[in-house]
Amino acid sequence: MEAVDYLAEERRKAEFDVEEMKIVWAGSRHAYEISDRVSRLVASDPVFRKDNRTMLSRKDLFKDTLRKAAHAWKRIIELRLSEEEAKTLRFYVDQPAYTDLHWGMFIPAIKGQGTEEQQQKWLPMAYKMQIIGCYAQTELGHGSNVQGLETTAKFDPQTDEFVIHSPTLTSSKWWPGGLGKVSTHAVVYARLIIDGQDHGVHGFIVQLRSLDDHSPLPGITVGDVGMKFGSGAYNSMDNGVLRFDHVRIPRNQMLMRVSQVTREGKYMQSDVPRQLVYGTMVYVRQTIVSDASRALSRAVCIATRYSAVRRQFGSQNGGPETQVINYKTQQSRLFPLLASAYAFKFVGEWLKWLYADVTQRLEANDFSTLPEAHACTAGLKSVTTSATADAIEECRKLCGGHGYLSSSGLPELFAVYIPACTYEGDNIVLLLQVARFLMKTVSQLGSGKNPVGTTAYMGRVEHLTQCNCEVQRAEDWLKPSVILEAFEARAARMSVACAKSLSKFSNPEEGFAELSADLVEAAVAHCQLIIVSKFIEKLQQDIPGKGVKRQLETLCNIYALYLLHKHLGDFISTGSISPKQGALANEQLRLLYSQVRPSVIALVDAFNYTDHYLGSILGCYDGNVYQKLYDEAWKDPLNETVVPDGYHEYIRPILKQHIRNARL
Ligand SMILES: CC/C=C\C/C=C\C/C=C\C/C=C\C/C=C\C/C=C\CC/C=C/C(=O)SCCNC(=O)CCNC(=O)[C@H](O)C(C)(C)COP(=O)(O)OP(=O)(O)OC[C@H]1O[C@@H](n2cnc3c(N)ncnc32)[C@H](O)[C@@H]1OP(=O)(O)O
Ligand SMILES: Cc1cc2nc3c(=O)[nH]c(=O)nc-3n(C[C@H](O)[C@H](O)[C@H](O)COP(=O)(O)OP(=O)(O)OC[C@H]3O[C@@H](n4cnc5c(N)ncnc54)[C@H](O)[C@@H]3O)c2cc1C
Repeated sequence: MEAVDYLAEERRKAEFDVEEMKIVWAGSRHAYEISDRVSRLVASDPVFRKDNRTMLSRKDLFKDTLRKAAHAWKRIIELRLSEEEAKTLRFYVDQPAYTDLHWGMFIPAIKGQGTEEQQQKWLPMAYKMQIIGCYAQTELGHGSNVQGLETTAKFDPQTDEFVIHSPTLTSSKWWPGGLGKVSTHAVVYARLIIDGQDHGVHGFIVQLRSLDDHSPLPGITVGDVGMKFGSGAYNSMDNGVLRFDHVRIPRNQMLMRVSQVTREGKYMQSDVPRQLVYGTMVYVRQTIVSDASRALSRAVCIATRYSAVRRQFGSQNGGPETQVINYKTQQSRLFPLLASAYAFKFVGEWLKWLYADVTQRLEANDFSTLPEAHACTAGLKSVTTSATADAIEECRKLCGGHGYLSSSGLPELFAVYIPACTYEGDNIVLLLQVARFLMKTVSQLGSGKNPVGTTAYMGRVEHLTQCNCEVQRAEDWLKPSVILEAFEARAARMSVACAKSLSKFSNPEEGFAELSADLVEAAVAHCQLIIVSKFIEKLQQDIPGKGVKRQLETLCNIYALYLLHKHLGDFISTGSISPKQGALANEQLRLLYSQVRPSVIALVDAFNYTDHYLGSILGCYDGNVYQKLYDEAWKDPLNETVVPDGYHEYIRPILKQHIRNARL
């Protein structure tokens, strides 16, 4: 059989309606239609070509990015694309650019932290891209510790201005995307100083470059921070460095929704909580969870299709060898990642809803759900990005040697994705925020304040710390109530154990620091419970299409039991399940792998990714891997000449040295 036929045969085996699954994956029929149309539009446009990206020099890559961003903007206007269509276009263009920060952080920062008046002044210019902005928070010396930022904004009552200044080397802004070469403006985070008094970190709109000739304005030193990990990848972004030398801005350019400075230099705070200064990060963390499902599904699609095409060993009587996807080890590494892609998709959808809900409440001055929104966005951002980064590397290994080729698409996907574990909050720092939230929740149990939302299960802490898992046979692990209780018991017991250990310290902060590794594990358990429970909730909805719900149930069980197997130590040491029940879960997991096996190619087809978007020879739809790999090799610049440059200088003299030696 030709390699090209393997995937067609696989598609015939699917046990569900793949067209209906595409709609579930997209979120709705409307979203599916947009995604399908826009992905084809991008794939057929020569300007969006990206197959040569990893070969470009930094300068050429950056110019290519500018060209793509300008072309994308032109198409958005010409085709009158809606916001949803424009975001979809950005997703399929698949090249990080300054526009991500303009639309994704600069505009949201003004919307979330600016007054009505400030929004009316700045947003129309930003929406038309008459100004281009970035989010300048992090400095050379401080990223995680936002309260440690050193840039100052001193109020000058004589001129009614703020003077923005970088007092030290470590106060240089460092990292902001879009800052290095493009942004004309930035939301700059700086310490507000009035009459010598420090009022902490606030956001200010600062113009950086001339709107006439793009040169930096007086007092501003700005540039790019330099090459980053990998070829292509995030190097399309101009992450920047910025210093201020007493730069003056009008008083009304401080973002004043949370606190205000009057003409007289009086500092005033609204009823709005101070934490809203961090609101843009909450927004972006929420979007990063959905991005995780995209990156993960892309890697999984490549590894799954290739695993069905690739054959090694097991030929009988001259017949074909075994498809590597049929090895149980390959399945136990790959299928949980497929299940995780679906799990992250659904938790991402839920988080979007949660964020919309908290935004609506904030507008009505109801701040009660802000701490939970912060904990959920921080925790889920952390857990999904860490899992996705690991999974992309696992997918590379699942593709054997060919996975290491740039043309597999996996090295660049890994390089572009891994900073997600760091930006928008280092993943460990964010889990510690979740842990603080959990410890607060535990400390309030019994105070009459019932935990709600994602911590509602803590309200049943007495039951959860004593209950015995009811599993007796492997198939008992298929009951959603059993899975849920095991995850709840594990999370509750880990949090309660941390709280008990903390209570032994006379200084709680010292205790928190000492126990931080355990606290991070408790936070992970809580976040995994959220993901599992949102998957189970999704299955309670009406899901049309032959076999679609059944496949999703299988994936949900795989995801939960894979986590249980991976973290067996937690489940057993907390007494949430017994070792025997752990073994039964593993037995059930093996059966689930066999059950999902016939449908896996259709399950990755349901992502509806074009070959252009996948950017991988190993993952191409037709599975014609070998021919394409062979053809691709000859396109490498090294193969432009048969004899390489440098032969005469460096190879020939070595080869000929025996002649010289013989003459000696
Ligand atoms: C039309 C469209 C056209 C085209 C489309 C084109 C483009 C595409 C559009 C969109 C793309 C969308 C999105 C993509 C955008 C960007 C993504 C891509 C790249 C990423 C770029 C990266 C940017 C960055 O990295 S920005 C910098 C991020 N920095 C951090 O995350 C720093 C992390 N540190 C912190 O967050 C904090 O300092 C801290 C760790 C939380 C500690 O803070 P602090 O010391 O002040 O706090 P305490 O621990 O003492 O806590 C005090 C108190 O506050 C609570 N708290 C903390 N944080 C928050 C919060 N965020 N919200 C609410 N509450 C918070 C905390 O719990 C404590 O509460 P209690 O007192 O009650 O305990
Ligand atoms: C590609 C990329 C794009 C970025 N874009 C932007 C941008 O547009 N705008 C912007 O303002 N910033 C941006 N950043 C900066 C980013 O937000 C920070 O790098 C990030 O928040 C991490 O902070 P840090 O670099 O200070 O890490 P550090 O805090 O120095 O982390 C170093 C190590 O210390 C550990 N650590 C730190 N604090 C604690 C603690 N309290 N307890 C335990 N461990 C701890 C961390 O886990 C980590 O292992 C970007 C960064 C990258 C890599």
